[in-house]
Amino acid sequence: MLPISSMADMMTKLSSAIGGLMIAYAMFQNYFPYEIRGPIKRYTQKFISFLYPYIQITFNEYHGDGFERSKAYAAIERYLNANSTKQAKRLQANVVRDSESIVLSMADYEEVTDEYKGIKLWWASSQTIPNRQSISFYPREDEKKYFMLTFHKRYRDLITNNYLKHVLDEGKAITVRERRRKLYTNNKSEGWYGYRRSMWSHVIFEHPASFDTLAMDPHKKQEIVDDLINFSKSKDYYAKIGKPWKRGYLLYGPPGTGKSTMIAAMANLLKYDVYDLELTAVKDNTELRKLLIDTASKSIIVIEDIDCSLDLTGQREKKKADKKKGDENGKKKDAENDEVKEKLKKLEEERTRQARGRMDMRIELSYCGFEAFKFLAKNYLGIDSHELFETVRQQLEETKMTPADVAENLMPKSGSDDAETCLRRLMKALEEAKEEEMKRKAEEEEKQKEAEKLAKEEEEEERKKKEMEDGAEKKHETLENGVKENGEAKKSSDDDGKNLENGVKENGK
Ligand SMILES: Nc1ncnc2c1ncn2[C@@H]1O[C@H](COP(=O)(O)OP(=O)(O)OP(=O)(O)O)[C@@H](O)[C@H]1O
Ligand SMILES: [Mg+2]
Repeated sequence: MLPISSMADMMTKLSSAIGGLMIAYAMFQNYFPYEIRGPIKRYTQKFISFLYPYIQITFNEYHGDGFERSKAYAAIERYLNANSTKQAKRLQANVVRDSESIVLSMADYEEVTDEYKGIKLWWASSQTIPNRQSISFYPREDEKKYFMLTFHKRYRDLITNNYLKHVLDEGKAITVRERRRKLYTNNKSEGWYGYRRSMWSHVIFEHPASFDTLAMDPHKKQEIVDDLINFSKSKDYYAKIGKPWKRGYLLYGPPGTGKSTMIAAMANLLKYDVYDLELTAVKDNTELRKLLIDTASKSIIVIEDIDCSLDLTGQREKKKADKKKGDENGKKKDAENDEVKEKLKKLEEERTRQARGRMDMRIELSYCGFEAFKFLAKNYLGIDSHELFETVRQQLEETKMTPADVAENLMPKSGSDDAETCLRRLMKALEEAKEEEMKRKAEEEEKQKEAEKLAKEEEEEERKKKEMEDGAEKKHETLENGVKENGEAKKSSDDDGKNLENGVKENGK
């Protein structure tokens, strides 16, 4: 096949020749009898298409008056960039907005070839420069870029039906694959307005976690992976049944058992962005709604520790309330605070209740069980079974150890470590963990006993104190009575005084 440039060359020559032919035909047809005009026309068409047996399709960067860049153009750009830039000699660097990375694409007027099922095709990039002399507001009006695809008309159906779809799909897939994903965290609402306003801040999300390295029961894992993939592909289905395209997963389990790791693995599997929603920074449901609306599609929204954030908000409000208390002493204010606190608590509870209620799948991540252990043994030591497995199984039943710790102990520490050495190390660690646990339990029991003893002693003391106080009160009462009696006695002596006074008066008289 000829390269496009020499082909184009040939075409120009040919078209002038064809032009000549057409004129000749137009002149001649008047002289031909009517019956043979049809066949002549047909043969001329055949002759022309024989000389130019190619079809050209143009893909404009912007279609019509649209301000939006054509998705097809973008996909083709990515496709050609991945498949054909090696051939192109002149490349152009573009910073793609959503990926924050540089993408090389073929420069204008470059051409590359592609092959599809043994068929050769030509792609050329070009642009039309308008000849009108006006100043345009939109720069793209001035340069209308486009890709042109040329292929033999014999493959018309295959190209239009299959190849183009293949290019667009592939291009989109590359876009998703190469997109650098982001980890967002919500800002406090004070930062939502004014200059540099944004509800979410982001960093580039780079987490190596994958389902391949996540230790858990392989069946459970497969179930989750299938569920995720099924969900990611069912956008149309959700639209059909009129449900919003979303799915809730509740991950729960003790610390360090892989909840965060699983979220990262999910994001990596689906190539989604992650929004880490800090509930404590959210004032009310309206704010929450605004935040959620401001998230992009194809993302994972993480609400961490829904129980904890409930507590935290409670604490935060308490702190605030305490502070306020200091500022303005007054029982009324305190009552108001309590009311606000109560309202906030209700709101928070409502939110967590909603979140919980909308979960489609509950996933428990827990301490390492035998299945997760087997997975790690296969991953780290390359073994499916071992005579020590049974002991490990029993130990794991008795001892709580996170998958991460099991992995740490199972990992060969030097080249000479064989499977048995590693398994024995794990068993020793499990043994130690069990002893530790028992010691901790014993200590706890001791503490508990100590506390109980202390409580009893305190109670006893309290009782004694009360008794003594009671005794003292009684004494006091009698004493008081005594005092009263004395008072009466005093009163009578006062009377005496009066009498005396009177007496004096009398005397004075
Ligand atoms: N099931 C697991 N498989 C592989 N690695 C794990 C697993 N669980 C935990 N880890 C490792 O342990 C570390 C802690 O795990 P992670 O942060 O995911 O725990 P978490 O459940 O989110 O804990 P927390 O409740 O404290 O947030 C990570 O570095 C992770 O690699
Ligand atoms: Mg975590």
